[in-house]
Amino acid sequence: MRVVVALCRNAQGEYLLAQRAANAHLAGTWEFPGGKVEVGESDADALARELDEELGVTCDHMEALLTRHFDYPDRSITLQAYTVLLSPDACARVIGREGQALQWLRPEAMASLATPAANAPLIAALRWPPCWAISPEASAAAVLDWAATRCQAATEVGLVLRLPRWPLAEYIALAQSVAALCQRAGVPLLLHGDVRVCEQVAAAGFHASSQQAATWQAQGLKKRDVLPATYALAVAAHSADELRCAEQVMADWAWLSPVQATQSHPEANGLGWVAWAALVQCTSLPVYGLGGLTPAAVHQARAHGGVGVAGIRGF
Ligand SMILES: Nc1nc2c([nH]c(=O)n2[C@@H]2O[C@H](COP(=O)(O)OP(=O)(O)OP(=O)(O)O)[C@@H](O)[C@H]2O)c(=O)[nH]1
Repeated sequence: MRVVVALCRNAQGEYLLAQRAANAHLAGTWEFPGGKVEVGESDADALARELDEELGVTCDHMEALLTRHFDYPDRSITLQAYTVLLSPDACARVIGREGQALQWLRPEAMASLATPAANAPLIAALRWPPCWAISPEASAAAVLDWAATRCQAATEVGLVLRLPRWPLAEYIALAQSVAALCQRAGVPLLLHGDVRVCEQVAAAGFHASSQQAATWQAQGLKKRDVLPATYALAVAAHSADELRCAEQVMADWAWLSPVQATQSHPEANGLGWVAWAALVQCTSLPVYGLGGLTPAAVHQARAHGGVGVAGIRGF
């Protein structure tokens, strides 16, 4: 079943959510407006029809965001999300024409609502940048320069401070400086390495290795047991088992690699986008592609069920 949904944005950066009817599939959850594409309909026709039926608005401009296949116990859907910018006039005219409750919400506030499981990657794509730049292994001055350059760039990017060979105290000192730069620029920063760094540095989240996640899973630990409450958890995965592990520790998303062979791991063959997309289907988590990619691959990742891409070189 093909389903199109509109991520309707207002001038305040909030998105429109509607509550599903009490007798519907996923009753009571807060969904994006939209519905099934009928036979013979294009996505644009279906979305225009649904927006008119459900909200009483027309949509002038829609942009494909991402496609994700998702298996519910009783049905499989291919969810195609479009971003739709609504004018202040259109926002004022929006009404729940089917009696559904509506609310405008920023993406970061959506975590506290019951939402359809298939929507997690969509919400992640609204909340987090499409590209994550992972730090090169370099001197402190060079890493600071790397961070400052990316904080000044106009592109939407998040930073991952990955310096596996650095002693803890030195990593913390540098991370504090990078976090200050990121905070001023509104750029999210993920820490890496020893999870104790999260107690000392104000960052957006933590990037865990697949081994760290496996250790937590074996100990029955979840994200809430290992990270401060405000931290996001991103877990590296290379297989369906590791994706399951990321889900069990309650990661916010997974990095799935390698999409292509890379300079840093020349021994590992790339999965290629088709095999990568098949693995993405094994999980309900949002997934970023990693390995031999550049920021230009965001569209490919999003066409294959991903949220975006990450990498060292080229980001
Ligand atoms: N509209 C909508 N449907 C979603 C979202 N996320 C999600 O998993 N779905 C699922 O996609 C499927 C199609 O949605 P729908 O029931 O709204 O479609 P529709 O309006 O054409 O249905 P109807 O005419 O049978 O009421 C449902 O199984 C629904 O649970 C979402 O954000 N918005």
